[in-house]
Amino acid sequence: MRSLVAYLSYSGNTKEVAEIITDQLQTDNVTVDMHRIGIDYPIDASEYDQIFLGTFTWDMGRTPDEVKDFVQEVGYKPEHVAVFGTGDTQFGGDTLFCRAVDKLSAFYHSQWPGLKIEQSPRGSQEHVVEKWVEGVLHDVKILA
Ligand SMILES: Cc1cc2nc3c(=O)[nH]c(=O)nc-3n(C[C@H](O)[C@H](O)[C@H](O)COP(=O)(O)O)c2cc1C
Repeated sequence: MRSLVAYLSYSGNTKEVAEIITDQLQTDNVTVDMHRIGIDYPIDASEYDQIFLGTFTWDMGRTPDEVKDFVQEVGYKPEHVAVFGTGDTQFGGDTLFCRAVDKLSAFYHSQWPGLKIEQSPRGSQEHVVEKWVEGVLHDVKILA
């Protein structure tokens, strides 16, 4: 199985989640490519069995432009997209918290609940990321 972990991160929180996801996939013998949105060369989504897409949320619940560009670059809606992200409840409370995750999950008709992490996952939230990845992998293996 080959997975892509594509993410956008300015201050490092979403990158940390992407790294935890990548480590976990590798532990499970999944071949993983990491893709820094807006930095790395465009990818061919059809080469992947599973795509993990990560973003932060900003500007009153908005999805960053770089992520929108990535979505356009991919050019179609791959079947197995799981969305993760970081946010901060201080910016608008629960309503706006990680809204970009909800929007992308809906756009891709994702079969998994989006993973939402409050700022940095390091410390108390690492196990939440790991459990989420386990759930996604379990389903992907059944579907494969
Ligand atoms: C100007 C600004 C607006 C933000 N707006 C939101 C928001 O609407 N919802 C949210 O959940 N987080 C919001 N955040 C918090 C970021 O999403 C959060 O800090 C995130 O972890 C940053 O990700 P990064 O470290 O990967 O860049 C905002 C942060 C900034 C600086």
